Amino acid sequence: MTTTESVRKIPQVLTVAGSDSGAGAGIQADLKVCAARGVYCASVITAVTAQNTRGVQSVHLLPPEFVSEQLKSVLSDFEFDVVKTGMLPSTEIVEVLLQNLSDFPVRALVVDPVMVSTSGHVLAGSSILSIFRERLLPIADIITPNVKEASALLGGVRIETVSDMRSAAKSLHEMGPRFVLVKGGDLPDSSDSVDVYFDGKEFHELRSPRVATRNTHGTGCTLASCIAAELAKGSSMLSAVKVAKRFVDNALDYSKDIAIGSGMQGPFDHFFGLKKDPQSSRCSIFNPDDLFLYAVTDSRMNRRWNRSIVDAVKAAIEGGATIIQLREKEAETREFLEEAKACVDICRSHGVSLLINDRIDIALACNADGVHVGQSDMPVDLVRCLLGPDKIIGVSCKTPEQAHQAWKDGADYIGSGGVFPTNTKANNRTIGLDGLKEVCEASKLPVVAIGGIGISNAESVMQIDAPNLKGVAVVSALFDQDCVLTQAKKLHKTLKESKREI
Ligand SMILES: Nc1ncnc2c1ncn2[C@@H]1O[C@H](COP(=O)(O)OP(=O)(O)O)[C@@H](O)[C@H]1O
Ligand SMILES: Cc1ncc(COP(=O)(O)O)c(N)n1
Ligand SMILES: [Mg+2]
Repeated sequence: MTTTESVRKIPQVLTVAGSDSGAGAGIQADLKVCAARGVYCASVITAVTAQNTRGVQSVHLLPPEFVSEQLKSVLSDFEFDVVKTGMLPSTEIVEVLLQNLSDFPVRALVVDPVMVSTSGHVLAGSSILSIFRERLLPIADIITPNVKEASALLGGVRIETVSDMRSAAKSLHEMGPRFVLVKGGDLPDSSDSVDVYFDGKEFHELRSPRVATRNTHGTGCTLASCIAAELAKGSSMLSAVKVAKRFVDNALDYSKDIAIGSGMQGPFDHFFGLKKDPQSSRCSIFNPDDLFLYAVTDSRMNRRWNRSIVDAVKAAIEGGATIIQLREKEAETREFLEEAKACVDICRSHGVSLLINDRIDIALACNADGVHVGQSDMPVDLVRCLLGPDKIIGVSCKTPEQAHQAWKDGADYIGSGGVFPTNTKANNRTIGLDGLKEVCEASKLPVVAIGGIGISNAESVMQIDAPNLKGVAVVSALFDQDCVLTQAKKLHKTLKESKREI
């Protein structure tokens, strides 16, 4: 990293927990939750479980010395905002955790006192109760026991109602944690899933209708990690807990009908992505060679030649267009969306990417492959945030400075021009072949040339001798023509020949 680049502090959580081979709970859930909530998460493993959707078959504890090695390694290096604990299966492991936390103090500690899995398997026996009560709970910012764990920590009191949960939260608060959340996911006979939050003065009941599903494995780990993630981002405790409860609830609801594993405790989907049609998402990353013959639509031209945008796109692809951009400056949103959806289907069936000019909302709504934006449209770093890492982003650039910025902001390619004068775009400064060459030389991204390019001059563009110039983008050369298919074929042939000559 150069000294002139500014650095960004990323919120960071450390989870100290057990591995779940089925990946629904434990360390694996913690990593997924933090990633889903935009927080970096490191992991110290205390135990490895052989576990699936039927239950826990076996548990292997790591030697306390080795848990300590892991803790030292990451605590001495990272600057964690929050440490979250899950399965701490022996007194010795709790000892080494306490020692390391005193050597490397952290801002906040979230303790999920995991003892029994949802399937009823003991993950930490009663031997850990006294060290939990006497030394871990007093330094915790929040503890998140379920009803069974709250009962065990309180010496076996019965917790069967929300009122019992309130009394338990109060008694647990007296053991020293700043906040207590008694979780009611396993409370028998309740149509709502109620958690009781106590801050030492006031109670809050967090309620949500119980989601009818078998996929509840890992709800406890997810809730605690999400609290940790929100705290790391700077939330207050109550707001972190409310966000976490809503996250669990939404994830359970989204995943209620997914089938993973054959047992009674299925995992759920922290990324809200598993149910998406696998065919509808792009499986390969952007290929710069797709810029070779880049067709940009224009509705006025289609109207003039009396054809639909869908027919125009189809003909362009059949003639050899390697990527399509829908550029609609006048269309109503609803109409544009319908056209875009139809074009997505055609492009996908031909394996050609479809980009939308300027309209991020339309690109998201029709699940296009990406967008192309100009210098006065939405800033590219924001577009990347909105579209995520998989979508293609192109940016129009006239200068080396703009090309550098596009690369820094996370674009995939730049479009540079107008190379020649054009009537398609009003008030567009022409940069000429020299300007294009200058931008290509400065650009770390692949470039497609645009502006006034057609069969007669495409060759001169491709011969400017810039390895990152991957192709030409055309509007009227394809669409302001009697036959789009014929023109596309001719242009494709010209480009191929000029490429061979270089
Ligand atoms: N079926 C469900 N519907 C909605 N929320 C649930 C359901 N089961 C658990 N929860 C919520 O998930 C979180 C974890 O609770 P719980 O299952 O009691 O903890 P644990 O997984 O540690 O046993 C709580 O916020 C609880 O209210
Ligand atoms: C390694 C490990 N840690 C924690 C849990 C608790 O799971 P749940 O959140 O479903 O109670 C688990 N089943 N396995
Ligand atoms: Mg549970």
